[in-house]
Amino acid sequence: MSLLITNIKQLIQVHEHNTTIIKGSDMKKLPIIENAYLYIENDTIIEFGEMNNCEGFDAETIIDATGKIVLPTWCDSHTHTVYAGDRTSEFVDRINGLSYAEIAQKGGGILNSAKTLQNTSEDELFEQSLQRLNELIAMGTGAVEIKSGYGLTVEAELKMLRVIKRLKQESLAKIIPTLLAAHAIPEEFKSKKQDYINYITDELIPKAAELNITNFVDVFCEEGYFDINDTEAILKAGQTFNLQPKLHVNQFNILGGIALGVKYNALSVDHLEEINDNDIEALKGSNTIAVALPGCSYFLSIPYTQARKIIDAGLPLAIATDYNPGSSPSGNMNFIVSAACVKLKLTPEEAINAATVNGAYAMGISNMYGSITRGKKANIIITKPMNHYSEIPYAFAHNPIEHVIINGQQV
Ligand SMILES: N=CN[C@@H](CCC(=O)O)C(=O)O
Ligand SMILES: [Zn+2]
Repeated sequence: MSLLITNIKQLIQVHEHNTTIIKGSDMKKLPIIENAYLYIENDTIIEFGEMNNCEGFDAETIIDATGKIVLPTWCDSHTHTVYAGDRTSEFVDRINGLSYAEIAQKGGGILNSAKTLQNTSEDELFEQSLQRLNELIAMGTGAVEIKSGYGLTVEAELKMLRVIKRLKQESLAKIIPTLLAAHAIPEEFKSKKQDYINYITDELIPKAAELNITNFVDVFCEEGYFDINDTEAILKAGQTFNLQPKLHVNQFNILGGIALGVKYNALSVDHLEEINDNDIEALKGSNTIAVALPGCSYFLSIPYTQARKIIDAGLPLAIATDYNPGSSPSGNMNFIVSAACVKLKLTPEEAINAATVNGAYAMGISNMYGSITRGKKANIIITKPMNHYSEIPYAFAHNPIEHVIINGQQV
């Protein structure tokens, strides 16, 4: 199977040498070839260059991309795409004045989603999730992290992980599963939180590790959820099964979760709507990437991550959707790239770097995904006709995509 894309107006995020992370001021650079071609065999990028050098390819399929932009598919490194039902009634409650915290205190929020998920069959959960996954792929995402975390019991968490595994088997997209071991404290454990921590460390983590489908462990380190000691106990338990942290930290309060994540070699620390100088210092010199989730800030009307502070300190940044029923019910990375420009004050180049190479880094897959590089996976977006790639974030809430190609196949 071979595919040649010709007359590409701008081929963007092109790297001769494999690039696996882009930091600080380098995020302002986005390598481009104007009037380019791209040649793919099976699931792999084989060659690219200027159109006047496009010779000697005997491709089975040719796509003429005159007037169009070609770029790597989005790498969405933080989602909760597997969930059951929705939380539209809480959405209306918030419009009418209740806060996210007040809704959670009344037994809504994550506990509400957990109850629905526990009462949903595995097949039904799979069908609902597959539909969401297919929608986000059609919007240009080719690699996506999916967390468990709406189970809150061993049985329901394993059900979520099996559904993620099935999605992984049945979808063309690259799926990275994460065990979100500690997302909320169930009602029956409210007055005995330590028992729940023990349940997570002694039962959930070992049983989840037995399934052998995830390399990552996540904790919602936040007031009213899991404090810094709880988080450390869970990370230690994860470490014994080689689970690397990817953490929910600093969404509403600064508890020191970023420094703790760095201490445990977290791949990413995500949310960061609240961030101080100590957090920035903790990230410097580490292998941990900050992930901003502007869809959550938009939907909950909470502060946006101070992305400039992070990038201007020389650090790398990724952006992701946080697709979930409570705080960000959208898996549209095009909107996230736009929100990163408008609200986080990223340039289009920085936003695209954050959503491609750095998103892939935040899933541990940037050696094979996130850029147009020979030998990398052929995961490609072809846009509708446009004059410049900046139109992708500029025309917010508009669908810029004409074709999505994953593993060399048009979806
Ligand atoms: N903050 C924790 N977890 C999710 C939201 C969970 C929910 O409200 O269902 C998040 O990343 O925003
Ligand atoms: Zn999340």
